[in-house]
Amino acid sequence: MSRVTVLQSKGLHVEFGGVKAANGVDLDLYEGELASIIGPNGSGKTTFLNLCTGYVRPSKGEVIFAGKDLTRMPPRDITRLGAVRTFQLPQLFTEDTVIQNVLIALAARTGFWNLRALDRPALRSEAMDILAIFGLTPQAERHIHSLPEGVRKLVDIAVSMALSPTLLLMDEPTSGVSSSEKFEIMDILIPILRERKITALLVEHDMELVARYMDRVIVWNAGQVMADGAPDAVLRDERVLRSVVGAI
Ligand SMILES: Nc1ncnc2c1ncn2[C@@H]1O[C@H](COP(=O)(O)OP(=O)(O)OP(=O)(O)O)[C@@H](O)[C@H]1O
Repeated sequence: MSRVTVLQSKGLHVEFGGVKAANGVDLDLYEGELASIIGPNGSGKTTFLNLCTGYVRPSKGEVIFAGKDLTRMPPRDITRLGAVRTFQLPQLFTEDTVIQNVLIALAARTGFWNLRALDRPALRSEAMDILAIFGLTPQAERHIHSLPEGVRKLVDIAVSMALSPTLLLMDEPTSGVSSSEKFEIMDILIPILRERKITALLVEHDMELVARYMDRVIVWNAGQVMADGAPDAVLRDERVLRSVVGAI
C-alpha cells in the first residue's frame, strides 16, 4: 500500500550567527505515522518545528503541507490548515479555566470569532466532549494556574486537539513531569492519535518513551538528519548511541 505524504521539507537551511541550525533538511512525514525527533542539545530539533510552523523562515528550501507551500505563511494560517504546534512550555491562558482554554481554541479554528461565540451551547458541548476524551471533565472549571504540571500538559494537548490537526508537531510534550506521569499522558494521547489518523512529530529526549510508542525515529545532528527508521533499529545503531544516547 502506498503511503500518503503529509509534510515534505526540501533542502531547508537556516543559520543563526554562524550556527547551521538547519543544514539541508529533506524529510517526508506520512499520514498517520507517529515519529519522534531525537538528537543532542542544540542540534536543531526545535528549529525544524519552527521552520514547519512559520516561526522561523528558511534561508533556502521549502516546506509543503497539504499541497501548499508553508514557507512564507504566518503561523496562524498554518494552524488553520491543520498543522498544529505545541511548545515546551504550555501556551495556555493561565488566569482562565480549562474549558475556557478549549473554547478559545475551538472558536479560533475559524479565525472569525468574538467573545460571545464562547457562550454558544454547541461550542461548549464540543469542548466538554474533548475534555472527556482526555479524562479532564472533573477539571473543566479549574483555573490553569491551580493545576499540577502533568494536568497542565494534558490540557495543552487537549487544546491542540481542539484545533482539529491532521499534523501535530509537539516540542517535548512530557518534559518536566515525572516518569510515571509521562507514560500516563502518552497512554491517553497515543490511542487518540491512532484513532484519528493524525500524523505526529514529537521532539523527545526520553528514549524509553520513544521506543515504546513511536513508529519512527529521526535522529538530528548539527542541523541534519543523521539516521531515520524504526525505533528498534535506530536506537541500536552505534553512531546514534554515541551521538545521542551517550551509552557507549
Ligand atoms: N531564534 C534563534 N535565534 C538565535 N539562535 C537560535 C534561534 N533558534 C535556535 N538557535 C540556535 O540554533 C541552534 C539549534 O537550536 P534548537 O533549539 O533548534 O536545538 P535543539 O536541538 O532543539 O536543542 P535542545 O534539545 O536543547 O532544545 C542552537 O545553537 C540555538 O542556540
